[in-house]
Amino acid sequence: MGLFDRFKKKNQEKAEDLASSEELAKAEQPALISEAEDTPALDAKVEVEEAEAESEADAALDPEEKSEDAEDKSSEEADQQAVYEEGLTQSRKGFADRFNRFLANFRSVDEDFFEDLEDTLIGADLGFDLAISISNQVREAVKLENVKDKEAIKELIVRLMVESYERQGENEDQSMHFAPKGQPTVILFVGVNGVGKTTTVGKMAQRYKDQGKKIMLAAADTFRAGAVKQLQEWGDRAQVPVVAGPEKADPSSVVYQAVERAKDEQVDILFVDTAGRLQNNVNLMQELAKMNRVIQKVLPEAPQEVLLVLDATTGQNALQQAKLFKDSSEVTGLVLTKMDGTAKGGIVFAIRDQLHLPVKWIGFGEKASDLRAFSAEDFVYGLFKDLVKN
Ligand SMILES: Nc1nc2c(ncn2[C@@H]2O[C@H](COP(=O)(O)OP(=O)(O)OP(=O)(O)O)[C@@H](O)[C@H]2O)c(=O)[nH]1
Repeated sequence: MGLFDRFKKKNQEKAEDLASSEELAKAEQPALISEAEDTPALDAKVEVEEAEAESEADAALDPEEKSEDAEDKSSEEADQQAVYEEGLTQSRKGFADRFNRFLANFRSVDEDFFEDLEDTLIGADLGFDLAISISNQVREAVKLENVKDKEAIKELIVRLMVESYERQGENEDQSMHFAPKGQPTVILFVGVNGVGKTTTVGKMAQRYKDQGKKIMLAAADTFRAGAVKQLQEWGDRAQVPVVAGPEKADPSSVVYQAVERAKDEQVDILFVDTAGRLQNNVNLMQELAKMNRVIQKVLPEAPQEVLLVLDATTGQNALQQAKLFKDSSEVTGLVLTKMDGTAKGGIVFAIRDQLHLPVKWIGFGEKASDLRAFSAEDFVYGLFKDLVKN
């Protein structure tokens, strides 16, 4: 089943769950009011209670079906979905407002319609190329499928966006890569200043520490005075060591020390926070290349990941930064931060369309638990759940 069909199915299931819990609440309410009398409403409540008791008894009789593992997994999934839904609130509203405004003017599918559609998609941060491509596909589909009413048009546009996302990432590897057991994995974080590198290093350190890994951090952002201190605070919080040099030290020398130490102390993962001056700064790219050489002197197979951190609130500008970094360093994946602070979730589609790099992580806030592995399903659901009717 494709991503869009899975989204539709989930949307439908959620709507049914909501309807049945509303029905249950309705059945309970009149019963409470007329508790003293032996009314049909009370009977309804008793029936519901009996049904609940029965299903509880069933569950107790069938322990295999309700194993603890399955419960843990489903509560983890529910938690993850809730974080996505909450973190995408602004983007979801932004998309819905934009689409509703666009469709409010809808009379017929004519040239004005396509112009408005393109503006709407560009406004949602899908980027020019993808907006035109979706608009052309809508043109074809409208002809072929004879789509006329507003709801069907809305659904068609969402379907085309989701399908284009899926198509672009056919061979994409979203998983994290690690060194063979017994050797440290090195993960380098790159990106311009202020995008959230240090914060992401801190969050990820906490996450892998909680999974029982031995973690070390390297403060190679020696450019900004506060960056080392900020990383040390995350290190203290997660109780993991931070390797730092003196102020304005050569970042590569800090990295060298850290890699040697990580190897000696049999660390599982070394996270390296780097400085992010302007993207057109040739020195920055040279510095990243130097760091790579220094790491490979000690660990020839490292770094296993070079994660480019992008700030979702900067929209198309993030895309331009990503192109520059991609051209001059071996980026293996993206971290999209501050997704909670944008009303234009379309940047994820633009990145997929233009870069062919996997988004591996997504940040929904400043707390350690706000960083999540990227899930296309949870993302699509969080973004479009209110837009497509069942
Ligand atoms: N709302 C929100 N804020 C975030 C997120 N990630 C990071 N931030 C905030 O963004 C600001 C910049 O984050 P940093 O981690 O310092 O950015 P940096 O890339 O290391 O910056 P430099 O050290 O200057 O290169 C901080 O105030 C963070 O708390 C996120 O997912 N959501």
